[in-house]
Amino acid sequence: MRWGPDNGRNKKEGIIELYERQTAIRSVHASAVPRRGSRIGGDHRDSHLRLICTAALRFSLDPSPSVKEVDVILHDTPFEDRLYKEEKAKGRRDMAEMRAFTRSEIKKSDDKDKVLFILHDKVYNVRSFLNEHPGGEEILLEHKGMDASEDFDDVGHSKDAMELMKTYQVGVISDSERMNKLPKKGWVSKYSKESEKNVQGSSLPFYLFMGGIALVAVLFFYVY
Ligand code: HEM
Repeated sequence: MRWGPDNGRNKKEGIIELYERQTAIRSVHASAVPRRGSRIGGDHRDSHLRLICTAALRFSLDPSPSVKEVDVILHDTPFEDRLYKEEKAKGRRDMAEMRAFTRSEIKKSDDKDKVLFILHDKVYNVRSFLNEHPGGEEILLEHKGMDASEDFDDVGHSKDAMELMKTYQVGVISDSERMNKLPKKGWVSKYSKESEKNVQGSSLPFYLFMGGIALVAVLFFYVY
């Protein structure tokens, strides 16, 4: 069954369910990253959360959605906007708002359905990502309840990884406990440095070849 805005389902129930089934929801969303240029209003964080909502609703109706179907829903932005406004008007929690946690809350959290840690004043629940993490699940579990910023920086993560991280963010650290430390340099740029290196590496033979031609041309000019 394909879920869409016109099939007569009660969409509001789906939205409420979002908060109760965050883990499942986020796993659906993981492969359905918003696309550049899609018509989603609001700031990035805002729209990101709304996309998660829609994917969640789909998930609750059918336990095996295909990513393609979720994609269709993601692009149905006017409907999403309407839903979002309805929820807001009812005084429900703003879906774009991130919950504020204290550091000790994260440390003490013994909820088996959550694997929470802190990265640069943001709180992540990677429970549904454990099996998918390219660096392995162990390292994520080892950092449960901790501030993993330093280790995370030391490893270095690509741009894609950082885009993916947004999917698992469930909150922020409360104002008074924030470190306000920017991610280490290189954390963001590692990926681009690597691609720069690749580009430079691949163009070197070309420049040598062009230099050779120029040299031959100069010699030719002087000899004849
Ligand atoms: C939401 C949080 C996280 C996400 C989405 C994430 C995602 C990823 C991704 C996509 C990769 C593949 C390489 C890349 O594209 O950069 C990766 C590798 C890795 N990650 Fe994470 N990661 C997260 C948190 C962490 C944390 C907290 C640690 C702890 C230090 C960690 C340690 C590693 C390691 C060791 C690798 C393997 C690096 C390698 O083989 O070169 N990750 N992660």
